[in-house]
Amino acid sequence: MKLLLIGAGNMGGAMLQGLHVNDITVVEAYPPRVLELQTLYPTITIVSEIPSLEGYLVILAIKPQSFSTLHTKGIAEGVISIMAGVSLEKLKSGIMAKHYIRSMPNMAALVRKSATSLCGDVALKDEAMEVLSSIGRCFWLESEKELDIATGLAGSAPAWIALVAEALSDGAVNLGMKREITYQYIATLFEGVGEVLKSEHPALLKDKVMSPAGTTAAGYAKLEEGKVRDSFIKAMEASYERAKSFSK
Ligand SMILES: NC(=O)C1=CN([C@@H]2O[C@H](COP(=O)(O)OP(=O)(O)OC[C@H]3O[C@@H](n4cnc5c(N)ncnc54)[C@H](O)[C@@H]3O)[C@@H](O)[C@H]2O)C=CC1
Ligand SMILES: O=C(O)[C@@H]1CCC=N1
Repeated sequence: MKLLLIGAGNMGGAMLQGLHVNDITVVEAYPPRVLELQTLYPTITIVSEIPSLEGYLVILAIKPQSFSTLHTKGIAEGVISIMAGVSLEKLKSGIMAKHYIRSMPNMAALVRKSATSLCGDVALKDEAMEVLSSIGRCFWLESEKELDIATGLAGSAPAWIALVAEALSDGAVNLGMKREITYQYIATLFEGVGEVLKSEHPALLKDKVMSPAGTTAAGYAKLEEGKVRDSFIKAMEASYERAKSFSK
């Protein structure tokens, strides 16, 4: 099916890394961004006005706050919205389509390794999963509540993990290591630990690393003192509440 990507900013643009192999038209309203996209993807049709939606599978990648001002014509074959928190009910009141899906990709789409959540009309499930598999791994969820939770877990978490990466670097730099080499370590570290976590339970990995009266235990105690686990639980709650507020 023909794809129509509406909004190719940070996330829509990242998704294009995988989506560009499809028959895809991009609608982008911000002229400087159009120029960037034309350089990156010279063969893709990029327009500034939204065409009739007839015959398209639309991927809606504008900000939730812009949704109320969106004007479209025609009935799309399907809509996949990646807008955080915008419910299926709200989506149906703002854009016409035969079927609707909510999705939550993440910035790892830049390297086609997004952990992408989907929920909505089962009639569109297979096609949506196939399209979004081009940007990484897809997870079908049974409810919008889970999608709103996954918004923190996968959509926002790249920023939180980037904070952890930067904080680890700051700690090493504080002790005298050169900044640049710390980021190379951290990228290798995250890649390696991510690979291990595919088959190892996080708690068991932690136990294997932490020696009695060792260096890891000394650092772990400080992380507990700083309420790192509690902070992540609260971050997830705040993200979930913010997502829900976008449909009020
Ligand atoms: N940034 C991220 O990591 C993630 C973002 N999302 C969701 O993706 C959506 C987009 O977020 P970002 O890409 O970060 O925002 P952004 O502001 O970078 O991109 C939005 C783009 O849409 C364009 N746009 C706005 N109205 C338009 C219209 N009527 N027609 C055509 N283009 C239009 C803007 O010019 C802009 O380039 C949001 O709803 C967000 O919740 C979801 C997962 C992760
Ligand atoms: O911060 C946001 O609202 C978007 C949704 C998930 C990641 N970025």
